[in-house]
Amino acid sequence: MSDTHLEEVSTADVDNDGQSPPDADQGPKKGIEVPLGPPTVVVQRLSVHYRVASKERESQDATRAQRAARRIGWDRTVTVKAVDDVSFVARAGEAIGVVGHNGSGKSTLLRVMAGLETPTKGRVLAHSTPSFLGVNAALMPELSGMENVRLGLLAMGMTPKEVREAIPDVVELAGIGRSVHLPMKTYSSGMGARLRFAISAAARPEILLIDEALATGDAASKERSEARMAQIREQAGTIFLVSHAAQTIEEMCTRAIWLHQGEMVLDGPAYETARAYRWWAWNIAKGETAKADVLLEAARAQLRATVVQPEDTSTDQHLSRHSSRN
Ligand SMILES: Nc1ncnc2c1ncn2[C@@H]1O[C@H](COP(=O)(O)OP(=O)(O)OP(=O)(O)O)[C@@H](O)[C@H]1O
Repeated sequence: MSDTHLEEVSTADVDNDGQSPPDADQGPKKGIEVPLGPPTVVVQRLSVHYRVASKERESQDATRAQRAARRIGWDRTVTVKAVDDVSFVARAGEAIGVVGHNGSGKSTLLRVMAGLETPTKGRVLAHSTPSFLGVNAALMPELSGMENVRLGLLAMGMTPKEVREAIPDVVELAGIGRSVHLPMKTYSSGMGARLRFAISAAARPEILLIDEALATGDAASKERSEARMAQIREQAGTIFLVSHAAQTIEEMCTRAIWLHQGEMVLDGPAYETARAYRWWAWNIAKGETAKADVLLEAARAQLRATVVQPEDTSTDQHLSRHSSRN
């Protein structure tokens, strides 16, 4: 990315996914800096492609065979490249944000890293099993928040004694007050998300994957979540955080990866990457597609200039194959 672009980015500020106009410049921010430890996750040339039936009408140049197949009821299939040839190395002490427009592959990347999905190509090596906190984490809507906390902690392998000791901390981190005694089905999505984050963070996993849980919440709960994330990183953990809110990534992460239609277009310091993404998203929202294309290409060029292929690192002997397809 050129210097000119960086200057432009630092003077423009947009809310979340580029849906609001830029605010005034708030001056340069530094982002979070931490000493880095050894690799905890290595993602090598990872692709997840889905074959899906499409009801879309054939184009003019559909072959006769395609038209005939359609007449006898066979649907046309298309390939969706949810994640396409993505590689990176994550280290202890990093909090890595994953940004990108709807459908850019963020959740799919996390699901594969969690071992919930098998990649079409490539592999994920991890030092220990990542703990996945998704928006749809299986909590029981009929049970109260507190009952879900107990079940969730037990399900993560804690003993009943550990659960009892952890509960006050989880409840405080969730920051939902007395609502913790109400059924979860009565919670707002933000309350549910914060409870899930609190449960998952209580296990103090070495690798924590968080999907869209922290974008909501008031200033106090955001601060508590940030403090907990810092704690996990200090204990030599690695966090991945998917969020549409680029600002959340800037505030909570050390590094960010920008995915676009399954492709990794930028990987760098959280502040710069999230800013670059926000600037692109703002142009998309304004219909400035030519400008957005230039920004996307600039990001790709910067990635090409800085990328270190995971194959180049000789540091993964201590990692086990977590998810793979060669
Ligand atoms: N099981 C599936 N079968 C077919 N296509 C899928 C499946 N899961 C995801 N996709 C497609 O893969 C692409 C990436 O989806 P994914 O949910 O990873 O994106 P995302 O960046 O997390 O999106 P969002 O920000 O909207 O949550 C999308 O085009 C989506 O439609």
